[in-house]
Formats: sequence, structure tokens, C-alpha cells
Amino acid sequence: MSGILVAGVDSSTQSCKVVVRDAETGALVRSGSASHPDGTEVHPDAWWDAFTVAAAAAGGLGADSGVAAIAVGGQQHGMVLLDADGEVLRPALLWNDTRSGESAAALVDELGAAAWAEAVGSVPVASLTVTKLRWVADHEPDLVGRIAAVALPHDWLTWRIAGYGPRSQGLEPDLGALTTDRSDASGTGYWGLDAYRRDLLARGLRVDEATAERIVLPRVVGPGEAAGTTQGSETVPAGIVLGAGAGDNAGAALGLGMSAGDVAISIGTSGVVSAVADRPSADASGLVNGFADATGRYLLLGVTLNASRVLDAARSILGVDHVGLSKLALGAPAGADGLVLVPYLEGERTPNRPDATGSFHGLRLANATPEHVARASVEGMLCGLADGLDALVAQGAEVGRLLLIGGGARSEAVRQLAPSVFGRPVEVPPPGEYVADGAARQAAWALAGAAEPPVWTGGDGGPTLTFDGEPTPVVREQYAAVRDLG
Ligand SMILES: Nc1ncnc2c1ncn2[C@@H]1O[C@H](COP(=O)(O)OP(=O)(O)O)[C@@H](O)[C@H]1O
Ligand SMILES: O=C(CO)[C@@H](O)[C@H](O)COP(=O)(O)O
Repeated sequence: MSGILVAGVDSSTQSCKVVVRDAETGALVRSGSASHPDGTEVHPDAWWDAFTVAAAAAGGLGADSGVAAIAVGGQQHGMVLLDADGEVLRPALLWNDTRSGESAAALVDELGAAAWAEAVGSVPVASLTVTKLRWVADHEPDLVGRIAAVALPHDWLTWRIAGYGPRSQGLEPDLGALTTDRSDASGTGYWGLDAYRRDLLARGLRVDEATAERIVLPRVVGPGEAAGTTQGSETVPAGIVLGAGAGDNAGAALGLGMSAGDVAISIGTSGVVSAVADRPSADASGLVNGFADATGRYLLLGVTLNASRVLDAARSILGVDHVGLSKLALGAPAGADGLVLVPYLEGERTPNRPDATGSFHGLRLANATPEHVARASVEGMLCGLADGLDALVAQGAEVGRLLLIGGGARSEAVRQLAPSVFGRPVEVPPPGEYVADGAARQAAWALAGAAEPPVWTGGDGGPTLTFDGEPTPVVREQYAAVRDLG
């Protein structure tokens, strides 16, 4: 142990988690978390409030805490609009807010899917920030002229931690101090993998390029670079080094130490299949997002809107807890005797169906049991992810290990059924906060000023478990037969 500590933050959809680790070994020293409000439209102040509670639960960041650097991983794509006084112009529209589905379709019509994929690595869907800007231009046009800066959740929280904020709260609204990193910038739809595309920002907002030039976009801090140091506030003292931070999926890749052949399957609010790559990708089908990672490489992502909350919904239907749902699911046969859940409970992004709803198919007297409903829920959610894995493979991703992470990976049923649905063994690293860990590693990297991220050996979470099982192709076959029926 070095005695020097670093903090990593995961400001995710449902909560804020803070880990404090030893800068040299990476050993976990303290952690804390706090919930975020429900909903797909959230005032950023709620992220700050949750951060302050989570940081306090993690022992605080005060001068005597030993924390010398901090970085923030965050839910991607959320649109934070600020005016010249640093005031939030409207609640942030989150990645899972699908009201901009028509705006996404319009943007794709205007340029063509292939041109978008070439320009920014992704074809716009409702999740991407640029579609939310178009929605504002079309539905809240009075706001457009007041936009002085556009930021993402991790950018805004980093800025607040640095000590900046709205003038009305007595803070310095220095918009020029906003920072981001390649990974999060690459999810906006107006960053061309090495520079902002002001023309696409202008297109999103329906303004001319001169106007788009005047809007502050966060400075893109390079991997391992420091974004600055904190100014000092009630929660965070002055002089703490700020790492660049990252989009949560890039943060998880860094936290897991993913290399070629590793594919992470994250079951959080979003379901994410991701792999690091040496080259950018441009999937004109729109199934795979070509983002950047947090180390200077790239990240291929297949993302669904429906993952852990499908299990939460099944628990609510069946009136059971997590353990109860697993027991029920494991009590029915593979394929749930023909009962299939297409789990588009929040609309869907992959495939692009922002207005879809979920549906059960194949319900008969014989399979109308809690066990079958539980089984179909777990299998339906996993089938959505398996489709995402296929899309990544079609883009050339190499699949060596499958690593299952996120809150849903704690489910015994998910662990046991995933290998049969994916047709491959699955590794489950010890339960942990891999996004926050990745951010902590970034913080240590920025603090060291080294060329490469630190190699951490202070493992603390227990063994990685391997799950295997006979492939059950019938599960995916019957899912594929009804998936597109609506
Ligand atoms: N044992 C468990 N089994 C299944 N799901 C779980 C379990 N524990 C937590 N979860 C689910 O994990 C989700 C939160 O996971 P997390 O990865 O933190 O999400 P996010 O990053 O989107 O905020 C919640 O929907 C919660 O119900
Ligand atoms: O939209 C994406 C990635 O493109 C999501 O992965 C969000 O980044 C939210 O992540 P969670 O809060 O569900 O972990």
C-alpha cells in the first residue's frame, strides 16, 4: 500500500457509486453508493446530491481522506444544456429516453445511415445526444438561443466536482472549464473520433455553423491526461487531481482490464455487449456503435434498452425477490415450453424500435406458471444480448472470453442460463463496481502522469467463476420467430 488513495465514481442510470482505492496496488479501501431518481428525464442536481451522499458513505473526500485524485465514469449520451450562467436549461434527457426516436429517423433520412456511420461511428438512434438536440430544436425551440454549452452527465459532474457550477448557487460558471474524454464524446453523434463535428451539432440543433461554433463543447482530455485540479467546495477540497473520466462502458473496459478477445456483457439498466478494438468501426446497419475507449483505442458496442429491469419487472409480476426469481426460472425447462418474452418494455434501441412494447408469445395453459414466466423473462433478456453479440461478431469482433458484469450478473439464473443461450462458457468476475474501478484507475493514471494506466495487483473481490452449459438453440430460435411480430 502506498497510502495515496484515488477515487472512482460511477454516475449510472440508477445510482451513484464511489470507490476509494490505493493508487499503487488498486486495493479497495472504502466504497459508498446512493440512488438516483427514477425516470428518463433527470435534473443534473440529483446526480450531484447522490454523489455527495455516496462520497460521504465512502469516507468522504476531505483533506484528511488521503484521496489525491478522482475521475468520473457516467451513463452515456444524456443531454445537459447550460446557459451562459451555468444554469441547467431543462432536465437532462437520458440515454433511455425514447422521445427523440422520430428525430433520429429524420437525421438518418437527411444524411443516410452509411454517412453517419462513417462520420461518427454510429447511426443515430434515440439514445444519441444529437437526436435529443434535434428534439429540443423541434419541440422547445425557445431554448435553442439560450444554449451556451452542451455537456454529458460525466462532463457535468466532473465540472461540479472541480468546483464550477451555476451562478445562482454561488458557483463560478466557467463553461471553458468543462471537460470530457474520447469515449464519452464518441457517443454524442457530433464527434468524429478525433474532433468535434460542428456541422453535425449545427444539423442537430437546426442552427448555422457560426452559431454552433459559439456553443461550448467540453474539451476532450486525452487518455491518462489530467482534466485539471479541484477548486475546493464543501464536498471536495482544493487540489485534488481530476482524471478525464469516461463513458461508463469504456470505464468498465478499463476496470476489467479488457484486451483483444474479451467481450463484456453488462446487465445494468442497459444491456451492453462490448469489445475493445484497435480500429474504429462504422456499422451502417446501426446495430453496433463504434465508440472510443478510455485508453486511446476503440470500443464496439451493442446496447439494448432492456436488461436488469426486465428481471425487476418479472419480480414485480411474480411478487418475488431476486433469489425467488432465480429459483422460479431454474424450475422451468429451457425454452419455457414455448413461452417467449420479447422484452421491449422501454421501447428498444437494438433493434431500433423506440416505440415498441414487450409481449409474451406462446402462452398456453400448460406454461401459464410462475416458473415459465420467470424462465421466459430471463431467456428473453439474454436473447436480446445474444443478438447484440452476433452483431459484434459480424463487425469482426474476436470472441475469446465472455465476461458477465452489472447488477443483473448477480442473478443465479442469469449466470446459469447465459452459457446455454450464448452457446459459450461465461466468466463472472467477482461482484464489483467495474465502471467506478475503471474511473479510479484513470485517476491513478492521471496522478502518476505515466504513459500507460497503472497495473493493479491488489485484487480483493474473490475468484472469477466460470459457468458452462449445454447450448439450447431452441431458445434463440423460438425468440427469433416472434421478435419482429411486435
Ligand atoms: N441479485 C440480483 N439479481 C438480479 N438483478 C439484480 C441483483 N442485484 C441487483 N440487481 C439489479 O441490477 C440493477 C442495477 O444494476 P447496475 O449495474 O448498478 O445498473 P446501472 O449501472 O444501470 O445503474 C437493478 O435493476 C437491480 O434490480
Ligand atoms: O447508452 C448506453 C451506452 O451506449 C448505456 O450503456 C448507458 O451508458 C447507461 O448505462 P447503465 O447506467 O445502464 O450502466
